[in-house]
Amino acid sequence: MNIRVEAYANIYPSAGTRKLTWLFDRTSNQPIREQTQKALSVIPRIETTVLKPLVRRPGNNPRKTHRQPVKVIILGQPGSGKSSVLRSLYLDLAPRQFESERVVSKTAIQINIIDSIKKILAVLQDEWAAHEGSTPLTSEHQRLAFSLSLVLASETGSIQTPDSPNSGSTVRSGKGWKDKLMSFGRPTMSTSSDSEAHSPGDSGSATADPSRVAQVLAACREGIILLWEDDVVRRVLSSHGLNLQGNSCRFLDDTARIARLDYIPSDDDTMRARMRTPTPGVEEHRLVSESNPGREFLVTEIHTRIGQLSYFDDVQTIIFLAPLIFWQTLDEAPRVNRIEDTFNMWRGIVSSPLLAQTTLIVLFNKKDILQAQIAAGVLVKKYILNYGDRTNDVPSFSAINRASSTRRLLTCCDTEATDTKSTAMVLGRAMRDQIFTKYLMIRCT
Ligand SMILES: Nc1nc2c(ncn2[C@@H]2O[C@H](COP(=O)(O)OP(=O)(O)OP(=O)(O)O)[C@@H](O)[C@H]2O)c(=O)[nH]1
Ligand SMILES: [Mg+2]
Repeated sequence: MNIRVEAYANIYPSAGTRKLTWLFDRTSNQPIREQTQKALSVIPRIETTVLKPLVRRPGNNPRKTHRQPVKVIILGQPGSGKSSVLRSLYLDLAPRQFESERVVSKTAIQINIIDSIKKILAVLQDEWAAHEGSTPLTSEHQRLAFSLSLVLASETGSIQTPDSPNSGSTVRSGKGWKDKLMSFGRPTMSTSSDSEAHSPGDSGSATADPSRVAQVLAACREGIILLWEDDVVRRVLSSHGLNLQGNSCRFLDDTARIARLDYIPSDDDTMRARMRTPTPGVEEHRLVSESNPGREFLVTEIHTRIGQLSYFDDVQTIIFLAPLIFWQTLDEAPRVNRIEDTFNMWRGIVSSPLLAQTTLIVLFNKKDILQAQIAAGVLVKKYILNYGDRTNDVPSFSAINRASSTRRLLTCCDTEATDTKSTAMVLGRAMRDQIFTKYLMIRCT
């Protein structure tokens, strides 16, 4: 059976964007000579910037290059749909991997909350030890912290409990229950918190007893919520430099939902449990294609604006999210229209020498919301001054966006990222095409 590959490329001089088609033999992965001859004949005329990145080192074995993970970055302003797109990629490329990890991630996520609360209890213990008498923490906090630590630590089965605060004594400073507490749940699976970089499924790390973890967490549920939502506690944690927004605390906000015996991780939970990078603002996911085993994608969702990052080394594909919500401004800059902000980001990408040779997939996302707004009579020209007298409909608006594309190997699609199935199809096709295009070009150079 053959594989048909279609790609768009800018052909010079002046031929504009052309669709190229190749056929590959599925078994050997080799292009079929006669059918591809015509397409190959135009390759030398493709813009050299397209060809350049594909020639990594002269004499490199193209097959070897082909088998390296494809490095993909998902970029877009906050709320543009990056995570939704990532979910679609999982569904398209590795649905079984994702489902099996949903089960495993349950314990990893619950342990993440236990780890977080242990860190918090340890900080509170330090606060009491260092500032006894002057700390803003009350005896109520002390009782709560103590009862939580007791439930967690007693699960080790070997704890020497300190005096109960109910009997009038205070929680002791020093190691004592703190050490016992820290040992609970070890060795564990991990959600790759700050210092770790492996997935929940990594061999050798998944030794915690899932039902015991779930029971302990359920028993601590109310106490954890009380402690975590307490303003005084938060101030104390901040004053001790504990990063409450960091990876290590990222599931605490969802304790009410997660600390239950019947908890099933959502798609979002499963993805967050799998992220691998300690870099703030960056989430890295390794997806192994199930239809083409051996093909790996290293997909990174970046929450920071372009220009602040040196994360683009060696990236092959950027999926850029351009949400079509022309009537909204940015939360962080209420005078800046979202479309304008998106175009500024876009300009940053296409003018960056670092990304000059990266292939680009632009997703004009939230098309369902755009359609609803236009159907409700919202006028584009009221928000986008240079819209002029164009017709106030979806095709005209989309045409403007597409016209802004540059002379680059570029795929543009309108998407509704929350419709994971259709986005998965669009993206899967675009990414597969780009891999084969890349492979073919390497062979031609
Ligand atoms: N109706 C609609 N909602 C969408 C679409 N794409 C994303 N959303 C919603 O928009 C919100 C933000 O989507 P995310 O995928 O979390 O966006 P993000 O870019 O990852 O956001 P940050 O990680 O916070 O920067 C979520 O509530 C999504 O359900 C879309 O095409 N249509
Ligand atoms: Mg996100």
